[in-house]
Amino acid sequence: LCLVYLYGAGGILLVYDITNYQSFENLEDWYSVVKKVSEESETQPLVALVGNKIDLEHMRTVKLEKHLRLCQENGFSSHFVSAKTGDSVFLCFQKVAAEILGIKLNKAEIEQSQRVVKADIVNYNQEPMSRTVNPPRSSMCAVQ
Ligand SMILES: Nc1nc2c(ncn2[C@@H]2O[C@H](COP(=O)(O)OP(=O)(O)OP(=O)(O)O)[C@@H](O)[C@H]2O)c(=O)[nH]1
Repeated sequence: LCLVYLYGAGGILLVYDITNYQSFENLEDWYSVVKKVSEESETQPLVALVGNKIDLEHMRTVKLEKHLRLCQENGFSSHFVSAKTGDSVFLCFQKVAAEILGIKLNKAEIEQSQRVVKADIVNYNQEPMSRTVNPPRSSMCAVQ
């Protein structure tokens, strides 16, 4: 069934889990299937390497260098996403589509595709005053 999707595809995403080294190693098999199908096709697909689960960066087992080397050796475009939080997912598809079409995305387009990361609101006023010499002026924090 997978061959049906691969044949004639303009772009192929090789997705692995950055916290699971085996999923990265498995890409070799997946890519050999891609190459086999591409041999029979007139047009060559754009291949993108996508590291998923960047929300679990602290549990990363696939080093960034490994990812980048694979991209360099095979001419893949490089992406990191989190399917869980949605981080960079749209951006990844937008970049791949732009690459296929030969369009260069401008800064505004790239920024628009990036989600605003909001930090939790902490109410410091509930903390005992004696603990802080200078109580914080603001109880809100948002990273944009
Ligand atoms: N933290 C985190 N968990 C994720 C992310 N993407 C997927 N998961 C979790 O990883 C597990 C596997 O996700 P699936 O969507 O089943 O992935 P799959 O590759 O289809 O896995 P199989 O069905 O086993 O082939 C689930 O528990 C998801 O919730 C992510 O970006 N971050």
